[in-house]
Amino acid sequence: MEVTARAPGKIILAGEHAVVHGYTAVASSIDLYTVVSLRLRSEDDDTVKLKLNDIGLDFSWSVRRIKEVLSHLGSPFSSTPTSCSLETIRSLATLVDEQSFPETKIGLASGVYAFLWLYTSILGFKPATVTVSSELPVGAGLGSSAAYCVSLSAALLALSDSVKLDVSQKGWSTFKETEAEVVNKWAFEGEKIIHGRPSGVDNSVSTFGNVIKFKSGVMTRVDSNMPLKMLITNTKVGRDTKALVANVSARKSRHPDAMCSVLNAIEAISDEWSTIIQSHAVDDLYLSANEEKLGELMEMNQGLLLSIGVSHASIENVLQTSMKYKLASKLTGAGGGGCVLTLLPTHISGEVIDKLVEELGSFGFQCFTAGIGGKGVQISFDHSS
Ligand SMILES: Nc1ncnc2c1ncn2[C@@H]1O[C@H](COP(=O)(O)OP(=O)(O)O)[C@@H](O)[C@H]1O
Ligand SMILES: C[C@@](O)(CCOP(=O)(O)O)CC(=O)O
Ligand SMILES: [Mg+2]
Repeated sequence: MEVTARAPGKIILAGEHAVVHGYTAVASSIDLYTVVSLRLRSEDDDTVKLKLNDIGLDFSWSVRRIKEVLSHLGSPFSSTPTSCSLETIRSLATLVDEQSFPETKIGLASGVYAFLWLYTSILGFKPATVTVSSELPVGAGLGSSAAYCVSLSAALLALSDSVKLDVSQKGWSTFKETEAEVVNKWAFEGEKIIHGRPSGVDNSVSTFGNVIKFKSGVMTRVDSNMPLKMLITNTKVGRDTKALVANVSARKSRHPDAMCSVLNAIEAISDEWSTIIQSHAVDDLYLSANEEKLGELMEMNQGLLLSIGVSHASIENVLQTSMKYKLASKLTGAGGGGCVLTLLPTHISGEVIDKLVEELGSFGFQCFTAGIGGKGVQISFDHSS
């Protein structure tokens, strides 16, 4: 039997980085997905194959070798969500090194460690083929790491003994709340391997979908009543969430009081965001007043992100360009490059958007829009294979 899981990426509307330190963020799922298909192989086959289509890497391990490398660590590991120890990561790195991981792609290795940890913990040592492909740019602030961990966890759990699902269902189906919570917890463990110190906002919004508020590990659903449209500009400047999060923490230890004030200000912005999008627009005037407020909040949030050291010349370029069209923007995700959001108010003309997209494109940036606030992780069973 084959199972396919798909998990959405996200945009952080307000509060990235602050959320790592226990302050509120507001995030929404977007309709771009990472898709994982998992097929169990026959027991006498003895191989685990991982195909990472987006980064062009394929791996193949014998189950015997995986057992050999991990057995001294007490594997099979606990099938309830557990953190991967540093010692285990070192052993997983041995398994990855044996596959001659290309030096130029070494930054992507932690994603393979996360796969091995989730696979060996959730599925034990069953031979399998796992294929990953994504509509999300990898490492650009749209939560590809979380969508990867959520879709992997969902597919693995769907074929494990720890979650009981109705496999007769046709088409995409969602998990029950308690099952989704298990998926989310495992995905968080995977995110820890990739990010170092994730807040949990990305895996939560990818698991549960829609718009959420997140603070100190606690998620609250936000009932958004505003039609939100964002232009997403990928600067294509590569960056690494783990390094940016670590830099912010270092700045916080150097300037605790100043950073605390900045992070508090970001939290106030997140709180205002969630109040505004929950309010019902009584007429067009009210809606445009709210859109103006959101634009101002984005400008303030961006200024504060600059002050904590996570902006970048490419991001500033997008801000200045959109400002020429009187449109507000902010980076989304970890910053340092990656993607920028520009709020597109409901009254804006298609011509203005086209001009902006053309100008941004002339710098080599890539612009697109995505549906905001759709469903979280889903699975689908294929009985023919
Ligand atoms: N489709 C994918 N295939 C392989 N690895 C992936 C994929 N998506 C995410 N990853 C892993 O996630 C990492 C990127 O995560 P991160 O730096 O947090 O950026 P973001 O989550 O904003 O895209 C990659 O280095 C890789 O390890
Ligand atoms: C910077 C941060 O707030 C968001 C990171 O998102 P992304 O990996 O850049 O998509 C980190 C986190 O919340 O774990
Ligand atoms: Mg990430």
